[in-house]
Amino acid sequence: MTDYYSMMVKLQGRRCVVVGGGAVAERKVRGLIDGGADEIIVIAPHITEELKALANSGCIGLVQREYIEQDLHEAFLLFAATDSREVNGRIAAYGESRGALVNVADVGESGHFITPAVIRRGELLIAVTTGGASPALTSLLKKQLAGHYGAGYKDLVERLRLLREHVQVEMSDQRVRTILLRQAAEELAAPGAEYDRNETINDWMKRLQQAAERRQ
Ligand SMILES: C[C@@]1(CC(=O)O)c2cc3[nH]c(cc4nc(cc5[nH]c(cc(n2)[C@H]1CCC(=O)O)[C@@](C)(CC(=O)O)[C@@H]5CCC(=O)O)C(CC(=O)O)=C4CCC(=O)O)c(CCC(=O)O)c3CC(=O)O
Ligand SMILES: NC(=O)C1=CN([C@@H]2O[C@H](COP(=O)(O)OP(=O)(O)OC[C@H]3O[C@@H](n4cnc5c(N)ncnc54)[C@H](O)[C@@H]3O)[C@@H](O)[C@H]2O)C=CC1
Repeated sequence: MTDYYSMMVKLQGRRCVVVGGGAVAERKVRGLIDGGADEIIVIAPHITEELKALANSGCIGLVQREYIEQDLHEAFLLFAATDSREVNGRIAAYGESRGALVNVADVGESGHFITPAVIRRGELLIAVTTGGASPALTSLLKKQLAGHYGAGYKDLVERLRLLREHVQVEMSDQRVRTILLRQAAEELAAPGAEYDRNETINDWMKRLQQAAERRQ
């Protein structure tokens, strides 16, 4: 068992190299695109149709042959996702020697990082992992959570962002800001909660402020 640290990483302008072009590589590439990576190179002799389509539309670069070490230079993230344990091991060792962070598809814990299952609702991101114990459970829990945290969370999070930005400008007392923002999150995330789309952010802030004052 390995302990992992979780973090959110900006990948814009960082080279991400995926070696392998099968179903696993394809899933990693989709995750990279969703995560904002804009410099993705896939290297493999056999490539899925979806990866070909992504290359044709300019989303990724494709090198259709077996990888050579030069392909791994300058990689920030490196995915060893071929169907050969030996090849994946060599990719991981060489990538590490060049300073890349490596993900290994067939022996997860031999790499630097593993990929969680991810649900995105606008700026809300829910990540699930079992640390390699059971990817099947990870995938199952993701589906359950996706049902619970539906598409509506996108607008909800956006509205909370706008309120928070407004409150940070309008209210100087940090303690009051915290109380108000916690209350706002509770209000929107309550089961079955609906919000009045016509209420402006400023009116919302005032209403929460008055409610907080009444409670004091
Ligand atoms: C360690 C890790 C390394 C990494 O890939 O980063 C890893 C490793 C391995 N996966 C294997 C198998 C499966 N992987 C999946 C699915 C996913 N695997 C993902 C991540 C991870 N997989 C990392 C751990 C994350 C964690 O534990 O939480 C997900 C979450 C994200 C993603 O792929 O991006 C994605 C779901 C995405 C989604 O649902 O959205 C399924 C499910 C299915 O296909 O239905 C199966 C079959 C069922 C099973 O085995 O449980 C095997 C054995 C291969 C073999 O048998 O040969 C290995 C090798 C090993 O065990 O080391
Ligand atoms: N981490 C995960 O989530 C999972 C990992 N796996 C593991 O990942 C491996 C890959 O799975 P799939 O994508 O389904 O396999 P696949 O057989 O569909 O694809 C393998 C790919 O590796 C490429 N390849 C082989 N040798 C290469 C080389 N020297 N240079 C460049 N590319 C090379 C092939 O051309 C092909 O595109 C499996 O063998 C399995 O061990 C399997 C399921 C889930």
